[in-house]
Amino acid sequence: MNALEITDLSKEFKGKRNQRVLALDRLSMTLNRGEVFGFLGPNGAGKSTTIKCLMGLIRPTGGDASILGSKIGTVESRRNVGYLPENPSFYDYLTAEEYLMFVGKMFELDNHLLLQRVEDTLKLLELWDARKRPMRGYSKGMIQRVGLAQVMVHDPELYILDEPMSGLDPIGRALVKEIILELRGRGKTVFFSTHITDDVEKVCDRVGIILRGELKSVERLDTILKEGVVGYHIHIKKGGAGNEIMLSSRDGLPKVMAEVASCGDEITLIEPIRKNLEDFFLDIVKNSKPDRDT
Ligand SMILES: Nc1ncnc2c1ncn2[C@@H]1O[C@H](COP(=O)(O)OP(=O)(O)OP(=O)(O)O)[C@@H](O)[C@H]1O
Repeated sequence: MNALEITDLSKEFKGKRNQRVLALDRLSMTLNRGEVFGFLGPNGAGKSTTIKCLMGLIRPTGGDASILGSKIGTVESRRNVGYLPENPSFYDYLTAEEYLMFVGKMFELDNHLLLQRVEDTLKLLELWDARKRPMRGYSKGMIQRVGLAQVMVHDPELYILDEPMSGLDPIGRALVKEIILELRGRGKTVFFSTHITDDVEKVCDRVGIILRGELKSVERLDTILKEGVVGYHIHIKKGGAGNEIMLSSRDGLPKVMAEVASCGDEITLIEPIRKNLEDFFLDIVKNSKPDRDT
């Protein structure tokens, strides 16, 4: 059973003056269990709309999807999912500890297990010292970490995170990436949206690129990076001196190596020159003509 199965999912909104906005256009994809999937797209691309449809917060106008085998919109489909909304807001008169207890009870955790999970989660998210303070006094970064804590407290199989790194400082971002990797290490599945390529490059197995409601590409990250090799820097020892040549294509390497060898010189290092995920993403954006405002 896949973690997610999405088939032709579409969502049309009625915008200003009854203008129709096709926020999602027949999106289809599957998410394997145990993988970390980065859902990458610029502002207004349709990431939150997709996630809200999956979580049953809005109804798709076309297509369908299932989560861990259960149809979206059902209680069953949400039971084993941790969901972080894009801009989480909480009952701010509660403390983080009280709030996590409340969430755990909603997921019907037994009391003993719940107390342990709340403690572990607060410590993991570095909220332990603040656990008795009402959340209204928390910083933005702390609120975002409470958001992640409430996602994790019932230890679900699947994590659906809408921009989990947004609003965090570099330390907070590093912590979230560490947590995502730790979840993957425990065989969990993570689907998270972002518009920052670097976030994806650090933690994802696969990346999907969404643009103006259309899924433009789904690819393994290692394939993108491997196929992104556009040339090489070749370091050569010539007599006593060092020399460097740049080869700006992937193809000519054997020929250059043979030529260097025939001159009796020695290759000391070959460094691939590669496009990174950001270049790949920008190429897709450039090659896709805008057909409507977002
Ligand atoms: N309730 C709504 N009514 C009308 N249009 C909407 C509504 N919600 C979203 N849209 C439109 O749908 C499109 C996709 O929006 P969505 O919020 O899914 O994008 P996003 O990729 O999550 O962007 P961001 O990174 O800015 O959050 C945008 O054009 C947006 O203006």
